[in-house]
Amino acid sequence: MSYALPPAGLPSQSDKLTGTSIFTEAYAFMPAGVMRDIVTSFIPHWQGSRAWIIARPLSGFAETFSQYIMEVAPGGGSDQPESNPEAEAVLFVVEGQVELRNSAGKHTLDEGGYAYLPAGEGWTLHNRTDKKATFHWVRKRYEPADGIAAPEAFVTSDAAVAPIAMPDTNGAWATTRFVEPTDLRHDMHVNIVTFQPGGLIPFEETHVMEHGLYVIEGTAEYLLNRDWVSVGPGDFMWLRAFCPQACRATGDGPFRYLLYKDVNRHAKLPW
Ligand SMILES: NC(=O)N[C@H](N)C(=O)O
Repeated sequence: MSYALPPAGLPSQSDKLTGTSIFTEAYAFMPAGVMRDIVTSFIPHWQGSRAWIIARPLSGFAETFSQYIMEVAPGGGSDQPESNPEAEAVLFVVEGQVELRNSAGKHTLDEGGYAYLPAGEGWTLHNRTDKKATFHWVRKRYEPADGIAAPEAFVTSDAAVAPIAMPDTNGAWATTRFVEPTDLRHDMHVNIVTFQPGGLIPFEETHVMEHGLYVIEGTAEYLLNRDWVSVGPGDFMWLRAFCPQACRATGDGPFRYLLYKDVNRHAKLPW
């Protein structure tokens, strides 16, 4: 499996714009071409590391998650990666190898490696190799549910989990589910969605859940609200609640993306 990366660097002065970004009230589209050195951030208590912050709540508490692409140089990492004890995390490695330590011990995550870290979990992450490592870090303030225990940490990988075909699609559309949909301890899902060539979301999905979609492989036409956008490896889409969405895979190979979704909790009331 292959996983797209930010191009970093800067386009040459003779290049025209490398991709068209879109920002609307319903969604944002950030093509891979805009993920360059000068738009990275440094994060407190991380050494030899930088982040593309590709999603964050914009309007108070109306949105639920943030997402970073973290690049960690050889020898870099953090003994204090998360300062918010209410923040749960999913890590998904797209390049190289990282060493994760948590209450269960030491884990080596290679490309396609996946970790769920519940709120309050102590963890550290380091790149002990001589090549850079890159991973996605999805953060959400965990919302406990009365009488339901908090989830436990786990480590797995893209290759270890079999994708499940969506009903009536002959496998043209499948989801790699890292958490059972009926496991109500979890209030977010970070899954991988795969379309075979020509596969479709054949209706305008419109729902209260938000999304972050990072294209890890392949190409498609993606419907975002009223706009059909051509998407490819390394592109990111941020969808607010109720943003209509559909897609049509356009390439010769699979079209795959990492998908964040908030799930399994009451809709918030203003009182
Ligand atoms: N855009 C998407 O892939 N949406 C998913 N079908 C979902 O909401 O689960």
